[in-house]
Amino acid sequence: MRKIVINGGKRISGKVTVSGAKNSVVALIPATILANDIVTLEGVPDISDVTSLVEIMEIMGAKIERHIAEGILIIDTRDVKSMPLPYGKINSLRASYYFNGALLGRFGKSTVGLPGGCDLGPRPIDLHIKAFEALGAEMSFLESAMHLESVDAKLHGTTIYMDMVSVGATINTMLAASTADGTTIIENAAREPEIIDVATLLNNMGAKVRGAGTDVIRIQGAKNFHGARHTVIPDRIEAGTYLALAAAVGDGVIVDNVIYEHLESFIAKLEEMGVRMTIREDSIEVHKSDNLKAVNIKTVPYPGFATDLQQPITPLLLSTKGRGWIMDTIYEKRINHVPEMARMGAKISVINDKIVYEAPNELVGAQVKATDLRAGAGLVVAGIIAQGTTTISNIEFILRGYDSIIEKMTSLGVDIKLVED
Ligand SMILES: CC(=O)N[C@H]1[C@@H](OP(=O)(O)OP(=O)(O)OC[C@H]2O[C@@H](n3ccc(=O)[nH]c3=O)[C@H](O)[C@@H]2O)O[C@H](CO)[C@@H](O)[C@@H]1O
Ligand SMILES: C=C(OP(=O)(O)O)C(=O)O
Repeated sequence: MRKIVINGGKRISGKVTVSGAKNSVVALIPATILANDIVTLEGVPDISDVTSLVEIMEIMGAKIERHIAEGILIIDTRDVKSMPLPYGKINSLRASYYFNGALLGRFGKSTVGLPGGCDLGPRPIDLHIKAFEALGAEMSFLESAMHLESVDAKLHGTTIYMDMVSVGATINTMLAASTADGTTIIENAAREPEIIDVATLLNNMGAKVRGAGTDVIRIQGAKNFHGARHTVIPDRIEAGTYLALAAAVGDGVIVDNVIYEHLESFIAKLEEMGVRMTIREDSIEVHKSDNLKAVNIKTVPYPGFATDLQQPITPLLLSTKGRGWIMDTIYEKRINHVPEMARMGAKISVINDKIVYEAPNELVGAQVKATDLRAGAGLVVAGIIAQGTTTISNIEFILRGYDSIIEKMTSLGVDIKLVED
């Protein structure tokens, strides 16, 4: 079993470059199925979710060239078949649900096992199914996998109101509706930057998606799909993780390849705490920041504070002064980092699904467990702040979403290594 070992308590400085966004690329890869041609993706992060999706795509017949160091994926989907994908890697990540939308869009049918992903409490996919059904697909179960098939060989455009703002259901509906007869209107759509990124690729492949990034998306069904070249947007969650770390223990850190507008609510919180930053066109420099004050955080859909950043920012909150709380309104059970950070000496607890903390804290190294991806990232940040040695187990979660985390942290001066146990 692999572990991450950190000798913490040291200041850091330097420059770190953010990779392509996990939550974009995991949708862009399945989206290439619609091209029925060759699609080149650039800025692809070296994360295990990408490896899993590449494996699944190859099982389906895609021919893929992966140039890891260059961040390039060349995907030829001409020989892809809609075959049953009940088990295996499908259950190792959340984004496998995008195969439903992409296969339905190209072949009118899909058989895909239930998605995995981080355990953040219940993560139903009822909105995805409702949208596929509204477009004219029927759902049944085949070998414990979800089978979807369009009733009359074609999906039909319609108006779909999303009961909740859902990233996955919005993108999945875009994928399936791209080839439907007529126009589909998604109301109460999610507005995350990753949705715009997927719409951009779809349009470059021949789709007609308008309004992505607003809460009403119109998709006019199209027929002539083709290859394209696309660069993945920078990962705003990875960027936020390094910004939080830099604010806690940085003596001047530049976080490069950042789209500031994607991080506005996060930056606003850092400013409220008193973090000193210089914002440039593509980068944010975090200056040495002292006497930070405790703040409260409520996670909400984009453009509000991202749920995926509440765990990575927690160690920074613990380094401030005062009392505060975190309320995650997207996943109220996204609290598994709390007992682990408490083991490192943090004054933090959960009261009625609200995380409450008191600061400052003198964190001390401990043996802790990454219970999920962002909890793991939070523990890496906590381990760097803490005095002494922190050993993190279950690091497979972290490697799902953080490209070259050991190398990037080392370049900032962190004493960190990955060890085989
Ligand atoms: C691969 C990917 O992009 N993952 C992201 C995506 O997950 P994911 O797409 O799974 O998250 P959603 O935006 O769909 O979930 C938002 C909320 O809606 C609920 N819901 C969702 C779908 C559904 O059919 N029924 C339902 O009730 C969820 O339980 C959750 O409370 O957005 C989340 C919210 O920003 C992020 O934390 C994840 O990192
Ligand atoms: C929860 C996350 O990922 P997933 O939806 O892929 O489990 C995340 O990226 O923080």
